[in-house]
Amino acid sequence: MHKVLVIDDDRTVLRLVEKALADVDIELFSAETAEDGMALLKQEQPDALLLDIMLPDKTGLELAQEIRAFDAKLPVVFITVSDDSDVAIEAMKLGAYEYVLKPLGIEQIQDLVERGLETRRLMQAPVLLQENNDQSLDGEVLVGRSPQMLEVYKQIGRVAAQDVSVLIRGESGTGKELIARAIYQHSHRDDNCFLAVNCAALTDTLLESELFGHEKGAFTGADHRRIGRFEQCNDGTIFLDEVGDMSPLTQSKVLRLLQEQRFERVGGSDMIQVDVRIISATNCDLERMIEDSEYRLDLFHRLNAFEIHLPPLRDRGNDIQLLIEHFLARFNQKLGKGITGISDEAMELLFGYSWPGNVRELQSVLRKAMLMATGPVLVPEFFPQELQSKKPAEPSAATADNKATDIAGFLDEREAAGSNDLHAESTEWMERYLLSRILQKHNGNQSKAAEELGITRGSLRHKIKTLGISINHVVKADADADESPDPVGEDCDC
Ligand SMILES: Nc1ncnc2c1ncn2[C@@H]1O[C@H](COP(=O)(O)OP(=O)(O)OP(=O)(O)O)[C@@H](O)[C@H]1O
Repeated sequence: MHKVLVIDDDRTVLRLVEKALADVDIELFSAETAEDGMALLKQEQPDALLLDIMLPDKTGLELAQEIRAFDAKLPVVFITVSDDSDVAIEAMKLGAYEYVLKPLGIEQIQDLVERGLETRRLMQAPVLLQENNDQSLDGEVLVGRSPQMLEVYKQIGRVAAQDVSVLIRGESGTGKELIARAIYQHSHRDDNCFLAVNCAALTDTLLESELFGHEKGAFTGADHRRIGRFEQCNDGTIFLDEVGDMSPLTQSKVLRLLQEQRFERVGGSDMIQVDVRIISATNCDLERMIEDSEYRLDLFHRLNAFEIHLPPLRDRGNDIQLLIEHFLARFNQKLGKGITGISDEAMELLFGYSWPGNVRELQSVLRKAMLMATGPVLVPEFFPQELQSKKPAEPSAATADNKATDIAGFLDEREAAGSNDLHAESTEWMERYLLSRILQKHNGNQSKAAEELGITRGSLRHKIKTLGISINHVVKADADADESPDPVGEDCDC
């Protein structure tokens, strides 16, 4: 269970945080003074901290300095009543994760804590390279011992300690984020922060502001100065995921940062000097984008001082067997299941499929099969249509729709299985149904689907990936001649 600590002498803040986190699996601790807070922090070692900037015995900034010496990777959210931008900058330099003004809202607290915990996970959970037979369930294991993956591990070893930019390439779901974290954890910057920014999940203006920060009044809605991730992550490592999805303006700013290690906040004129290592990832054909003048050649060269190519799962030989064993063990533990094996017929299906969505798709298929399973062995009926036909499933609207809309059936099944995560499971189920339906309606056109859903295209792509939605039958509806299925959720416009 995650632990969150609040250090604030304002009891209304504590009550609000208690309310905001009442329904989540988080253990909350609180202190009203810096001294008590520090003692509690050392004792409980929380995963995130909400810290008042004005405490009775010390300022929050002074306390943050002590905390940084104790645990430099703890995401600290500063809470304050004053909109003093100097204090905000100082706080961010001290490694604050966020800086927020009172009064706080419930949703704001939930969002801050959720993001803080995710950042903690990215920095803290070790990524272990599985070069031997270990099936350790601690941390995250990069499973695979195929020659292709051993080559990847060697490359991580070669480049991690060199302070150069690394570009990780590979199809969606091949494990690019895990590789980025492994490089960071083996680098000499591992004592400093690691922040991940998904370039596709934000609009152009928001991405620029997220990376470089902005001055008050820089654009509509910029009502105070904001420190960007590069400034916040000075001396650390930034992971730019989906780096092919940056506007020309952001590309030029990132290029300048890579060349000169300096930049200006949006709407500002002060030059800010930073020392940040960039690890980026993409599944876009950047060479083609360069030819089409959509991507800067000079930026491409700067980003890939060293390039790591992650092979698709279908080219990793027997790794699929290791991954299946790994996910069975993991989900048995997580879902409280007792699956002991997979029937020969089902195994044939898993080995015969081409896994266009790679490890993420395998993980999602196994998880769903385990949720559906009624006995200790996984048999073919628990696996989706795509696997049975080895080709992407044709839209069989009637059966798919019947199954997809049967929320009562799903809930019966989960209740019978003794789920204690019903809210998350059914929300995910509903979101998957909604997105699939709207994408289908628009023949896989993500821009149109995003418009109807009222979310950004980047956010839609992000959800398609995280939910493991297979949209190949939608986007390939008029491309029967193509034998190779599209990766899950990878009809990248770039
Ligand atoms: N070799 C591996 N061993 C164990 N788990 C893996 C491996 N590769 C990927 N995964 C898991 O698969 C999922 C997808 O991995 P990840 O997010 O790193 O992929 P990605 O290539 O960054 O995807 P995208 O391009 O869509 O962002 C994650 O849950 C990750 O933990």
